[in-house]
Amino acid sequence: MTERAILVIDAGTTSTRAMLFDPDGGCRGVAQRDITQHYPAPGLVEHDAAEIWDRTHTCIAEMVEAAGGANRIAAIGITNQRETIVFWRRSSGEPLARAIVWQDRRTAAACERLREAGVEPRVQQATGLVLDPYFSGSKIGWALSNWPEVAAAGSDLAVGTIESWLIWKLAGGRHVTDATNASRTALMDIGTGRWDEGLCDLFGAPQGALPEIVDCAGPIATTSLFGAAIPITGVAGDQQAAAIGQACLRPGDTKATYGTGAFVLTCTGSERTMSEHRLLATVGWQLHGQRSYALEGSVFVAGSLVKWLRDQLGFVATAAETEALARSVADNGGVFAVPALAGLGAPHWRPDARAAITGLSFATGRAHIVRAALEAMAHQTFDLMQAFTADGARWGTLRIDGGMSANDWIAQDLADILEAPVERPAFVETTALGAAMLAGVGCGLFGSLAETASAMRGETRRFTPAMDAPTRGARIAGWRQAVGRVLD
Ligand SMILES: Nc1ncnc2c1ncn2[C@@H]1O[C@H](COP(=O)(O)OP(=O)(O)O)[C@@H](O)[C@H]1O
Ligand SMILES: O=P(O)(O)OC[C@H](O)CO
Repeated sequence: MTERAILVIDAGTTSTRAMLFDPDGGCRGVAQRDITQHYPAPGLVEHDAAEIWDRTHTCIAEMVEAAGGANRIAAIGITNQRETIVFWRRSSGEPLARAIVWQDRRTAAACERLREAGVEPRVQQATGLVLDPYFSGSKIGWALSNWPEVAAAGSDLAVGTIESWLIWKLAGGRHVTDATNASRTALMDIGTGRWDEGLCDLFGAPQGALPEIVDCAGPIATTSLFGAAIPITGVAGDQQAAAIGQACLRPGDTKATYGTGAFVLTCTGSERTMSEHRLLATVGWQLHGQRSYALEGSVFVAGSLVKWLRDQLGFVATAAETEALARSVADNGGVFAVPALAGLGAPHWRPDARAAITGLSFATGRAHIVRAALEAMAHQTFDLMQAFTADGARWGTLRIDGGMSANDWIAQDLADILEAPVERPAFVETTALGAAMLAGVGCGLFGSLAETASAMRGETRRFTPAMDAPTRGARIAGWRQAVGRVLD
């Protein structure tokens, strides 16, 4: 019989999964279900929290069976889409409203009013974040002001991000969040690791409805829903988990995950930094009450652009087809895509910005537009690299992962435009691997994150820069002009 497995729950934006890992990092099985995206109006994105729980539960049950029963599972690790916020009743454990998703822009005006009132420096100082509808705090305030069921719940109201909701359901009413997820709410002081009363008041988020903030590894909760008790011993937001899965454990280590959005994190160590260039300071992980920090650049549209080309425009039948199309033309034919379909994130932070495809002519074909869309990944990452460098966080090798990183053309284009080596692990599900690593530390299978990284991480492939300087220069100049138009 094989060793006991680690079960990982990866509750992402578009799908939820359960995966089984062996202690050597081998992935033994995956169960996956899609999550319905609700778009009630332009700029609004909602999820059904009951659906997230039901589908996650189904995936877990499948993997418990595949493992040979709950007693064949040593521990559970949870990782999740961050910032998305759930409202439920403590008494019944039922959602009170739809979950407001991280991509939702409904609080743009409220954030703008707070900026005009001059409170952004206060928010940034305490939370490391900027004032943007992306983060949970303003979404909580909005729900309390606009959804009567939520406001009327009073002391029966529980609020939490997705991992908090799942732990509540798994562990029969345990209301906790880990420090990485809490650091994305704009309500936690990342220096102290505690909820900040002033910020809760500022955003209209009732502190009594919030979960207890705990470490990312350790005896976090226990579930007894699958036949025998299984401890939940690792929890982190998906981007922090990916950084751990990529072994970004020392200051300067950097990863970029290309999924629905693109998220770059550089480990900055135990000293919290403040960005001077509109990047985010965030908690990388918290162990034994000690926090390690990261600098983050969040890009809202990455793989979702390819999905849009596929589903809305019908340009490709599959996401993978974009690679052959990009290779089928010598260059972008003067076309640039600025994928501000959900506003622009770091380093611009313009929720009002709208997307553009520039440089179209009668010579433009479908392949040029697809190529321009893929090139936008390197362009957006280049903007981030400049902001990180200006903040003193120089990237060495960029470690990439996420569904979109499977595209070799994108990986090479990143190396070319960044003029830096890009490394991709053979196993690109680093988010899940990072949660497995945390759970492995939390259940005592490993003594430290460094130890689990050497035990669980596999092979990598390297892409080195090969583009000539004039071509690269023209690409960067073309992008600057296109993004400038969108910002104007
Ligand atoms: N070969 C590919 N080339 C380009 N884009 C891809 C490719 N494979 C997947 N994608 C894009 O990557 C995204 C899926 O990545 P994934 O990491 O699963 O996303 P998430 O975790 O955010 O749901 C989709 O938006 C898809 O369009
Ligand atoms: O679901 P993903 O992988 O696109 O990640 C979403 C991020 O956590 C949002 O901050």
